[in-house]
Amino acid sequence: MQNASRADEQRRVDHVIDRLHHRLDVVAHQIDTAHAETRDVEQNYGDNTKVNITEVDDRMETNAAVQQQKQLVARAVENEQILQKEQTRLTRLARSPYFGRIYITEDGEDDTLYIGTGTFQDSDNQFLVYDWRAPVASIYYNGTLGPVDYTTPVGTAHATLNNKRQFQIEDGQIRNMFDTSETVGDSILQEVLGDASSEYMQNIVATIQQEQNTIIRDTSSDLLLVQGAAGSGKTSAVLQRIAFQLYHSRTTLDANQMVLFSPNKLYATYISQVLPSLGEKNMIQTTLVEFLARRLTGLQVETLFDRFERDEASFPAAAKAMRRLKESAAFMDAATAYAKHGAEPHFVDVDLNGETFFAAKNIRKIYDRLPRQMTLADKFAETRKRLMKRLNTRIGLETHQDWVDDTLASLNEEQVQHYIGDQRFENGADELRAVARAVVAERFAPVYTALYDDYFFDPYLNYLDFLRQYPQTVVDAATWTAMCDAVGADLEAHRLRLDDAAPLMMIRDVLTGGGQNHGIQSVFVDEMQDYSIAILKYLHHAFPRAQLTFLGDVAQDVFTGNYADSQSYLAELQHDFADLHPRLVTLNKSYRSTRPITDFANALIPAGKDITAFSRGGNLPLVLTVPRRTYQPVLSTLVNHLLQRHPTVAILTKDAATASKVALGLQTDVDVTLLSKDDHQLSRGCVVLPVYLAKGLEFDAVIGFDVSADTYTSAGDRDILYTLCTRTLHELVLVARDAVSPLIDAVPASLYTAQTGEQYLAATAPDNASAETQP
Ligand SMILES: Nc1ncnc2c1ncn2[C@@H]1O[C@H](COP(=O)(O)OP(=O)(O)OP(=O)(O)O)[C@@H](O)[C@H]1O
Repeated sequence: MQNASRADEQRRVDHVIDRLHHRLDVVAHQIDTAHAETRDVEQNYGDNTKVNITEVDDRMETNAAVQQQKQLVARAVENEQILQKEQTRLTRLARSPYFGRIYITEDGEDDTLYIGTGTFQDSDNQFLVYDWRAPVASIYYNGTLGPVDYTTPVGTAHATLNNKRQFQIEDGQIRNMFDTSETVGDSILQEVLGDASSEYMQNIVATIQQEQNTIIRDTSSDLLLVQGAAGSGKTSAVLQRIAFQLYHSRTTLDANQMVLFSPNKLYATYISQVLPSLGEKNMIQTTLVEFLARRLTGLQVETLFDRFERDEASFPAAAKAMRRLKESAAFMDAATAYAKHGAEPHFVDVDLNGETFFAAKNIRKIYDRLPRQMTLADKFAETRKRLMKRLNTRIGLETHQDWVDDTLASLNEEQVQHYIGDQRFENGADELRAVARAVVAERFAPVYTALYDDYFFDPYLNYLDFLRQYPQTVVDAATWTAMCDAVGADLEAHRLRLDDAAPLMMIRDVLTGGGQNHGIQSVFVDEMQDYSIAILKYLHHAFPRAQLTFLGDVAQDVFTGNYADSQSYLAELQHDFADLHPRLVTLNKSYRSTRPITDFANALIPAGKDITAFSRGGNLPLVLTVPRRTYQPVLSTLVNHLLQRHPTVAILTKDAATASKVALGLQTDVDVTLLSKDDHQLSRGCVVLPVYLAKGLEFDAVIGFDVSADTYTSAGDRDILYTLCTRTLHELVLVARDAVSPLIDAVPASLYTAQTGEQYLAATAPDNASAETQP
């Protein structure tokens, strides 16, 4: 089979598809049967819940029956869901059963293996397709022809790779096939990368590159750091890494034990189809804003976006110095040490209906009387336990009050059922007592919640104590005190600056022994450069058992370039997480944009000389200079022209205010969509958004507006501009008003075409033939 012709290969494809359809028929039948069963059980469940519930004995029987029926329904539904999942998987394979083939010799025997997005075995257990994550499949991604090793659960295996073949199979037909000695040949990659963008990211399993494969198949690192140039496939590799982990730890790991931190909601939707396209459930996705909002309920925590816009307006040197300090590992360590060794928790009154239920001074007495040798967390937990006990006693006493008798007398059967739930009782008196307790407990529920959620303690006051006593040397004492006062005032108004979040949560967690989730097995942080070391340290504390994968690009530090040194970020990260022995993988080949665009973008940043472009041709970027006030006709013409060639054109601005101004003024043939931080979904056509919301995303064509001398001025702006230029697949146009940014002036003129707006309009006028060659 190693020299099989295209016709032979097509025959094999047909055979595999035939077998897949056969299996699909069987599964369809099983689904029908399972569905009928589910309906029966549900029908039965419905009948059972209608049983008379007025007598206590009947009610007990009903409860037991309902529980049993509920379990039966759950089992039937689960069974049906498993079958439906298999049906989806087989249907996917039937369209394109595989993309690769390796012909190997192992232990003296020749074998030809086909590799696809999922395993498929014939009825006699012969593997017709191997899953791309199977140990032997790594040969396809890693090996050049000749001797190869691959890792199996029982050690390293050795084989000889004699031949490697790639396929593009669409709707059961081989469109393209060729042999390659490279890791994964360029021709198919060329074709895949030349396609138009989509609202959803695609999986890359057919064309994973060797260095990406390292990231995907790394299972041993406690902390994997991926530094990759824009468009180098970091996000892609990490999503396939998640699929890989799920496949290899099927019995011990579930997708809901994995968390991915995404830069924004648009991105979360954009990547949402990758894992389902590989037959896997999506992991939990969150953003930093959502994570902080859940952990700091009642506080409005500043977002990176808001902070960026505020910094753009004013960001004095002292504020920069204090932010750098608060975001450092040293500050987090100091916060931890303060909570562990010096702090006394600030207790506060617990109120019920405007009256004090537990007074702060009494809570403190309980706490202070506990043995000194107890840990802080244990003391806190014991205090809560004792308060809970007192609450229970108070509930018991309260049941004898008249208002409770009155309430009981007014309850109907349904309400009684609501209070007792699934409980069973020996006699009516017991049941009455239980209902009375439940009625009082409901009235006292706010106290229970306050104890449960630690609201008898005010971590903000502890944080302010910590801030005020911190022996800082970065600003003068008056400035530091003013900052502390401002933090206090903000907390009073239920607001918190982003750089205060991590140390505050750390102090709270250490004092209360809470905040840790031991169930999460893997945490992935995309766009790591947007996260301070302090926040990353906090994530490690919050998910203590999780394997960590941080990925990003220090050259795209849109949010931090104006106060922190991105060049030292990686070294600091490695130093501050040294106990996890981080493994750093660097990706320097960029796949997203055409070569001329990648070359232009690389010339903007110092590290650009190390980045290579995947060789895909295209137009040079166009830099247009237009008059300050009359830019709109040029911008509208540009959009219309680009849309004739591409499904999606994005106008990327530096801030949100410019984005909305531009969107309002555009005269285009299609609808223009202005995207903001609360949007979830990308749309086709023309979209306008600030560049910081475009992180991780890509578009067919990008217009950067406006890249003027007074907008992109400082060295910190360089990384924003780099991020902007690298969001496009096929075409890039930068529009400057009056004068071009010095950052672009510094790029060799041979790397772009420069025109004035007038020249552009003249060249693209309908009667001008040169319009064909311009965007
Ligand atoms: N091996 C590959 N095969 C096919 N396409 C690839 C491959 N690697 C990357 N790509 C494509 O390159 C583009 C960029 O990939 P991805 O978004 O994963 O990169 P990134 O490093 O996360 O980018 P950025 O940091 O700029 O957001 C995507 O369109 C992706 O599909």
